[in-house]
Order: sequence, then structure tokens, then C-alpha cells
Amino acid sequence: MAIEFTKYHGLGNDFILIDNRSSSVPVITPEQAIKLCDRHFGIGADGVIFALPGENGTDYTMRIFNSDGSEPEMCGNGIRCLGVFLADLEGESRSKDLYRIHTLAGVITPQLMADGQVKVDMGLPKLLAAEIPTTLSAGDSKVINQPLEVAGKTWEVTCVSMGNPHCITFVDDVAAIPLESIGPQFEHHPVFPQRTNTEFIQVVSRNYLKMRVWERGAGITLACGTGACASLVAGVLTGKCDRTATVELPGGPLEIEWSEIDQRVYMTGPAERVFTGKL
Ligand SMILES: N[C@H](CCC[C@H](N)C(=O)O)C(=O)O
Repeated sequence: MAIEFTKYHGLGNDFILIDNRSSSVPVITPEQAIKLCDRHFGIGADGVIFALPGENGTDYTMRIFNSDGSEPEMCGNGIRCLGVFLADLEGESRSKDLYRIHTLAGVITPQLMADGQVKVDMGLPKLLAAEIPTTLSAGDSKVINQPLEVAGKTWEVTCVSMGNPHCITFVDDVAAIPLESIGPQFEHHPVFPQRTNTEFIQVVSRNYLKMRVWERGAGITLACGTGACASLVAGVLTGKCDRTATVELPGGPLEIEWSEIDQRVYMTGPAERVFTGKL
């Protein structure tokens, strides 16, 4: 049975999207996802995202496999792509511009804006050691400015969860970071029992951050939406930036706000369709 897919990307963080709203379409296995994400022997992507029927009153459910086959709790660029994918699938019968999506990180709501951008309520960041899968500091102390030994150097890291774990460190020059070699050492460090995404942030101004990322289960990507959100929160917690900032990723900019009113994080950015194909 041929399975249709559509390729989307959010600032170059690219995904294979599959319409699993009907139970007659099988959800592919993690092993199949690894093959499909391969950039030489498959379609090529950072992950596979499934549009499934909603749960507990949500419109839809999102599941995602990273390109290594692991299943993360959430994906920021990916849920913007899912919002556009759903609007494309609904076509003429589309009746809304905001979707309530059930995810392993809770209910996340992408909203399609008039200018073509997608604004997402990414929910509340988790800041306490008890909420972030790390052994960096016991108890409920916030995981801020903790020393972490990686590659023979002591880094000062701040950990934030957006449903998925992020380890953030601030550096003078992100371009100088040897991401290929130290990324995996952060990802697989024993203090992160569920591994971690790792973001390196250069503070250009209090409203402009430059970011590079080594993603859990995907490696170097051109953008990471949950990582940009977690990094802004880490910047505010450590006094390095304001609560609204542009986060510049290799793939382009995201606008991130950590609301003073409801403490939720809002992310605004693009999502582009590339092509549709058949497996
Ligand atoms: N690799 C991430 C999932 C994808 C997150 C990233 N692509 C984003 O845009 O948030 C993880 O394992 O938590």
C-alpha cells in the first residue's frame, strides 16, 4: 500500500509529514523512519511527523520520530509545519486558523497568521530539576549556571524543558564552537538520563540572540524551535536578555516571547511546503 507524504521545513529544520487521521493508514515504525530520514538512501529529513486524530477534546494529535528513530515529546518547527499541513489537508473545508494539538508535552496550539507565519503557544517552560531529566542538581532548585565537564572543559549550563530537555550554554562566539565533536558529548552525558538537546547562545543584544544547536536524536540542525524557546527562557533566568527576542538560527530567525502575563512561551516563525510524494 502506497503511503503519501509531504515534505515541509521550518527554517531548514525539515520533516516528512504523514496524514494518519484515518486508522486505515499505518503509522510507520521507527526503523522505517530512520530509513526515510536518510539523506542519501531515503527522502532526507530531520524527522517524521504524524497527524493523528485528537485526544481529550483536541483537534489532532502529533507524534514525531527523530531521524535516529527516537520519539521526542515535542517539536517547535515541526508543529508549525503540522499546522500548515492540516490547513492544506482541510483545503476548502478548513474552518479555523488555530489548532489544538495533543502532544507528549501537553496541548500545543499553532495559529496560522494572515502574513503566512505560524504563531505557537508552546506552553509553560519547566525549570526545576525535578521537571527536567537531569541529575545536575538535586531537589527543586532551578538548574541555572551549573558547572558541567564536557570535552575537558567546565561549561556553565542552564537546563530548561519545553516538554523536551534542553541544555543551554552562553558563549562569546557561536561560530567557534566545534559542534560536531562536542555535541554528542553533551547529548550523551550521564547527567542527562533521557539525553538532551544542546544550544550554544551568543547574546548580541538583550533582544537578539544567535544560536547553534546539536539536537537529541538528530544532530546538527538548521533550527530548533523548542531550543529557541528554552534558550530565551535561560537568557531571562540568567539576566542576559529580555522576555521578547529574535533568536537567529543558521536557518533563519524566530520571534520568541516568554509572556509576563501567563508565563507561557510564544514562538512565531515560518513553515514551508516543499513537495508531496508516495512511499
Ligand atoms: N530533537 C528534539 C525534537 C525536535 C525538536 C526540534 N526540531 C524543534 O524544532 O523543537 C528532541 O529530541 O527533543
